[in-house]
Parts: sequence; structure tokens; C-alpha cells
Amino acid sequence: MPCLEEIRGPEDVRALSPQQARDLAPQIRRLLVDTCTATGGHLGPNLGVVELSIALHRVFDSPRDRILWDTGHQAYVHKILTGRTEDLATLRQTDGLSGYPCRAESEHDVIENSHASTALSWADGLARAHAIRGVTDRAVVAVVGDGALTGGMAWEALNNIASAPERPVVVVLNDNGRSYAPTVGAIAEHLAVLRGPDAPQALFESLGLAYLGPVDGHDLEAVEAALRKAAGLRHPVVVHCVTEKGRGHLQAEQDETDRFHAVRAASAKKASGAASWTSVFGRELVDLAADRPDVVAITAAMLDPTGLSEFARRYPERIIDVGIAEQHAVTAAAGLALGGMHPVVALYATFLNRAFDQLLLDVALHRAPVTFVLDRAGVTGDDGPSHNGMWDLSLLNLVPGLRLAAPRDAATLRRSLREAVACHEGPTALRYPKGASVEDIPAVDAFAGIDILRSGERPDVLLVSVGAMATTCLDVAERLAAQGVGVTVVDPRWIKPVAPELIGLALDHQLVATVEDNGRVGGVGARVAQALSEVEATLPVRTFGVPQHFLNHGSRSDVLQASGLTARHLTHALLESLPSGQGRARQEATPSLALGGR
Ligand SMILES: Cc1ncc(C[n+]2csc(CCOP(=O)(O)OP(=O)(O)O)c2C)c(N)n1
Ligand SMILES: CC(=O)[C@@H](O)[C@H](O)COP(=O)(O)O
Ligand SMILES: [Mg+2]
Repeated sequence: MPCLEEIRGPEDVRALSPQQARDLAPQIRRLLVDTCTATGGHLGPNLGVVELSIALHRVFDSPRDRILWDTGHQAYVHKILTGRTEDLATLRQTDGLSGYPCRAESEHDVIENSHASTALSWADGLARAHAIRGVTDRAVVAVVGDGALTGGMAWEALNNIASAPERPVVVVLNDNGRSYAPTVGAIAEHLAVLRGPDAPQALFESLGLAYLGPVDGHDLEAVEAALRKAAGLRHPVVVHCVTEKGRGHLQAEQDETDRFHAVRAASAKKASGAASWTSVFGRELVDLAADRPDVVAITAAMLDPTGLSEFARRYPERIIDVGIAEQHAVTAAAGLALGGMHPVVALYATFLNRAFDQLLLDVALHRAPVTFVLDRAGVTGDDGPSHNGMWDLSLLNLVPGLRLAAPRDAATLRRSLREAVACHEGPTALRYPKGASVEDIPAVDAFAGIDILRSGERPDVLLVSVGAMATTCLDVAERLAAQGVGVTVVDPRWIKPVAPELIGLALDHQLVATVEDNGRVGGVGARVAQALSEVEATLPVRTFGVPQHFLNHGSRSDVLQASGLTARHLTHALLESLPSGQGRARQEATPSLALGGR
């Protein structure tokens, strides 16, 4: 029986006998379960593609043949088969293996973007390049999930792929019938028919694509045979593989929520204590919806991860799951608002990126009363560069008429959510990070809607805290106070538009600093600095945020540390910013900022 450690690359996979290849599968499953139990990760999706990945690397010759993974969360087996078994224990950890394909790790990896529904567009582009350059000796293979196939980009790409019978692309449809929950919509229903007996002509064939399937995605020989046939067609083809998310691990197979789509590391389970931001939102929405029959909730295939499961149970007629289709979600929300509803669109912050145009010109241009609730805002860390919620404040700052809140704790989240859904004049948005919230960071005073969290002994520094950075900012204030520097910490709560009163408060101080877990470009700090410049203030401004890089994956604390968003770094930076002589800048070495990323 071959040992996984002996698999140094696809050539070793191809050298195996059929029986040896079959014998790999249980070894891989055992490794996946052991690894993800320790590191966390996408156990269910990867258990579902064990035979499929082995077959792909036995039929195609990566990296000459390009294998493109859509979303990339299901590429652990691909990593094992391309010689990374020994490093799998470092999965998703700082300086360890990425949880997604990563070009710096391997020539076999291509798409690093973890946003779904992009692989077919990559494939169409690569196939066109091959056609233009006369390259005929290498295949273009894209593995796309049934969930990712509910994304609009996938159909934009298929429209193009199917238009050119002479440009071969092998589309491997990994159909396990689920995203997190069972995949929704007419396409999912069509796939279910295709999986059944006496299936009619497939939607794909009516577009001009060849269709091979349904194939049992856990029958290694059957998948290999279908892939070899597809490769030989020299024509765009869909190979419809029917798989099971969580296959081979009974607990995952029996998990009705999401088949162990994303499991947490054992250590993370022990660490959790306070209510998660997500659960605070979900509970408050259920409560407020009782008195607001116009409130409906929209998810893009992430009902449970965004905290809407209870809302769906209580108000089944008021929950809308559009599939992995954020662009549709946002403009459908404008339609719902037109019809008299108040939609609450719950997304992970990073996924709003792809629906920016819809937000700007369908929702905001029409002043539609839609509320966006953005979870996983700020640094998420271990899901890598495309998952950090570090873009939303910059994007939302561009949107005329949109009001934006960043709650600092559970209490302000509840308050901001109610204020947001009470706003009928136009769009509102609120954003909060991954993980456990803090119940209440009390204000010592309030001024024109601005919460004063700490009054400075002297008006030296005004520290504007954005959202969940409040705890860090209060720590910085205490450290500076110990150095004889007076710091007032304020939390505007509603960070867009910038309140004139905040600018007035800043002018009473010698230095104003803003701290946000968003990219610095176009963030809250940039807007505050701009507002100060408009009153021709000469006040020094320091804006602290996430460096405008694609940040390498790592624990959230490591990434925040590397980004300089810790109390220690911020204190030192502010001491250096103060007029000379103010505060006793300790002679400690400047904390090093090893910024991972590019
Ligand atoms: C644009 C976008 N929205 C949401 C997500 C979150 N997400 C990650 S995997 C997943 C489900 C993917 O389902 P499918 O494509 O069927 O792959 P499977 O997990 O079933 O293998 C979702 C919604 C994402 N990665 N990208
Ligand atoms: C691949 C993907 O986009 C999701 O599965 C994401 O990784 C989940 O993130 P959380 O674990 O923060 O819910
Ligand atoms: Mg799926």
C-alpha cells in the first residue's frame, strides 16, 4: 500500500496501480480528519473530493494541464497529491500552508481568490489565450461546485465557453447538492433531476456544451474514465460528478447544518466564551422583526454563518436565500424595498466587494431603505488575503447617502441595528468582526451622538475608535496616560457621515488619531483627515488601519500584530507623533512590523 508521504507529486499518483490509487483514499480521509480537527478548516468539502482529486491528477498532467479550483476551499487533497503532505499540519497557520491554493507554495496552484464562482472565467480566459497562441498540447480544467454554479459569474463564463466549440474547456461539476445548506434555486433543482433516473437533456447540452454524467464521484475508475473521455473530446464539456460533502466521516455525513463545511480548530472551541457578534445580531433581528412585518432577511447561501437560522425558523416567509449571488441579493433588495419591504442583507464583509455596483447604483442611487449587515469585518486572518473584511469601509465611504455604523460591543450592535432598520430615507450598513463580542464597553458621556469612552486628563490626544477597536484604544489611552499624555477616546458609532461635532472635538486637541480594522486607504481615518482639511485645520492627524496589502494568512492576532494594530504599536506610534517633550517616550525599541503580504 503506498504511503502518502511517498506521493511527491502528480507523477507519483499517475504511477500507482488502480488498486494502489483506490488505497490512497482512506489514508487521505484519515489525514484530513486528523488535520482539520487540529487546525480547523474545510473538512466536509475536502472529504467530498478525495476520489475526484486523485482522478484529476491521474488523468491530467498538472501543471502543464491547468487544474483551476473554484473558491479553493476544497483543495487540501490537491495539496496532498502535489507533495505537501508533510506540511499539512501547518494548514491556515502563520507561515504555514494556506487553506486555499497558493502560488508561492506550488506550481500546481493557480487561483488564490477564495471568492466563489470565478474559476470558469479563469478557464475561459486561459482557453482563449491558448487559442490565440496556438497552444494545443495542454488542457484547461475547472472544478466548480454546485453552490458556486449559482453565482452569476459562472453563467457569464459558460455563455462564453459554450460559444466556441473549438476551444476545449473541461468543466468538472462537483455536485454534492450543498453549499453550506442544500443549494437553492432552479439550477440546483435541474441538477437533482440530472442525478436521477431517465434524466432529460441537460441544460448544458442545450447551450452547446458536451455533457458527461452523472458520474459517481466516489468511484475512482468511473471518474477517471469520464475525465479521459472529456479530455479526448477537444470540445467544451461538463463532467457532472455526484459527490457527498463530508464523505467517509460519519459525524460529517450526519451533520444536517453544513456537513462540516468549515470546522473550528480544537483550541478555538475551548477559547470561545462570550456571545459571538453573529449570534447577537441574529437574536436582535428576530426580536425586532416581531414588530416590523416589513423586515425581510436576505442571505447569499450563508444562512447559518451569518446568524439568520433562527430568523428563518421564526419567519420562514420572510427569509430569502438567493444562492451564492451577492450581486443579485443586493439589487433584489432594491426591488424588495420598492415593494414596501425593509430588507436586511447579511453578508460577510469581503463578499460585498462583488456587489458594489449594485449597492451604489441600484440601492443608494434610489435611496432604497436597505440595511447591510457585514459580518467578518476587519481582519479574519486564517482564511487568507481574500477573506479579510478590510475593504468595506473604503467602499462604503464612497456611497452617497449611505449611513454606516461600526458597533463596538453587543450593546451598540443591538442599538445600531434598530437605528438602521428604523431609517427609511436610504441605505444603512453596520459591520462587525468574526468571533466573540464584548457585551458592553460603557460610555462615560455622550456628545451629539458621539460616545465618550474616556475623557483625557488634558486635551493632548483625541483617539477616534472605530467599532471593535475600542478595547485596544482604551488600552492605548491608559498606556499614554502613564506617560503623562492626556487622551480622550471617542466612539462615533455612526462613522459615516463624519459628524461635524467630531471635527469640532478634534480641534480642541493637539493631535487626533483614528484606529480602524479596515484598510487605511479611504477608511474612516481618511474621511476624518479630509473633513479636517476642509476646515483648514493644521491639526496633526494619524490614521491607523490595516496596511493596504494582500495580507498573508495567519491567526487574527498575528495579522493584527503584523499590521501594527496592537496597543503596544499604537502607543509607540502616538508617542512619536506628539510634539517633542510631550510624554516620556520610553527608549524601548520600536516594535517590529513584519508585514506579511504583497
Ligand atoms: C462570493 C462568495 N460568497 C460566499 C462565499 C462563502 N462560501 C464559501 S464555500 C461556499 C459554499 C460553496 O458551495 P459549493 O460551490 O457547492 O462547494 P462545496 O463546498 O459544496 O464543495 C460558500 C457560500 C464565498 N467563498 N464566495
Ligand atoms: C470558503 C468560504 O468562503 C467560507 O467557508 C469561509 O471560509 C467561512 O469562514 P468562517 O469560518 O469565518 O465562517
Ligand atoms: Mg456543493
